[in-house]
Amino acid sequence: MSLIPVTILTGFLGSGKTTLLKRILTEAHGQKIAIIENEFGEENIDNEILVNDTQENIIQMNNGCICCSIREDLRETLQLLAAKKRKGLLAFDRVVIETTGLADPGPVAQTFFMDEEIAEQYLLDSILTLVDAKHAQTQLDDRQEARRQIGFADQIFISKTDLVAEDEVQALMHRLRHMNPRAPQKAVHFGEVAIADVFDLRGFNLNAKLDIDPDFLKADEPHDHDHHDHEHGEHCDHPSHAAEQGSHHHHDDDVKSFVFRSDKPFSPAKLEDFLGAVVNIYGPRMLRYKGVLNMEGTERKVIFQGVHQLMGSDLGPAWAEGEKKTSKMVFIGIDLPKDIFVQGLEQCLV
Ligand SMILES: Nc1nc2c(ncn2[C@@H]2O[C@H](COP(=O)(O)OP(=O)(O)OP(=O)(O)O)[C@@H](O)[C@H]2O)c(=O)[nH]1
Repeated sequence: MSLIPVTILTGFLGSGKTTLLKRILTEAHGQKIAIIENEFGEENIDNEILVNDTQENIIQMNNGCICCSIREDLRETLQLLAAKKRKGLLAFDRVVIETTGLADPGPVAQTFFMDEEIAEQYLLDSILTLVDAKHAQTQLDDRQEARRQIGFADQIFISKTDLVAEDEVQALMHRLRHMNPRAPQKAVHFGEVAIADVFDLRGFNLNAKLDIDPDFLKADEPHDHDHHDHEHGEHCDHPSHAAEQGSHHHHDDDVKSFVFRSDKPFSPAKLEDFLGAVVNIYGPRMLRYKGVLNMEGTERKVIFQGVHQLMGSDLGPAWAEGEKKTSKMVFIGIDLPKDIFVQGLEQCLV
């Protein structure tokens, strides 16, 4: 049986991974894609953003990060998918794994080499890395995960070039080329790419990856499956465990997330004022925020999201018959004062 190609889609928080994926899914290409989604924070907001009426299979893995705490779950999910395909229970041609914005793609890629059963069934086609032209320079300065994502890329897509001047794009491309001379770079506008630029790149080159990470094929301790459970308790406190209390990701202890939920509708004007004010103050520390909102004056869901000071919203699908109109918002940032956010948001409810 031929091997199932796998694409790892990575890129820092808010870099445009879901936008690109959505675009790929809506493009008529006649391929069936199984998607493994790993989000930071336990809310499935990306599911609301991704098209739901396609034939694609979307599997959410939100109780941890696939590059560490739930790597074993990733392995099991891949096994299960392959078994279902073999038995004719599920039809798909390829798998796309969308990592969280804070994931190190290295350990995810490792799964396809270290694990014999997985290696017998899957072929890692390539690692695609999205880079946010507006925020990448700071992200690369500040965050090790962002640098690793560039290092591991087989193909780099630069999003949001519409938000910056051409010379800034050029400077970014120059920097990325220094970090990873092998990966071709391409600007993408809201995920607009040709399927040929995304699939069957056969970009994954083990030797090149060993240059970046000489220990690539060693079962390094924190990522070792067997040690998982207690490693976890000692070193990390992932969103799944403590999203409500302000959790953090073990890659970077200062990155925390919290969730706000309410069944009452938001007043659009109040919410806009409040968010405008908080991004002014905390924007530089607000790495990523998104939500599905129940907004006064519309029967449709409002999908709201942002990165640092830049935020936007869209009308999503209508609330389904009988569906509880609960607003959910996730904030991921550095030392964000959860109480101020929660109290402020409560004040914006009708
Ligand atoms: N201006 C502009 N905005 C973009 C572009 N691509 C994506 N965006 C916006 O950037 C925001 C983040 O995009 P997503 O696709 O959700 O990013 P992501 O990488 O999936 O985010 P996380 O998984 O939450 O880290 C959304 O508001 C998108 O509409 C682009 O080319 N230009």
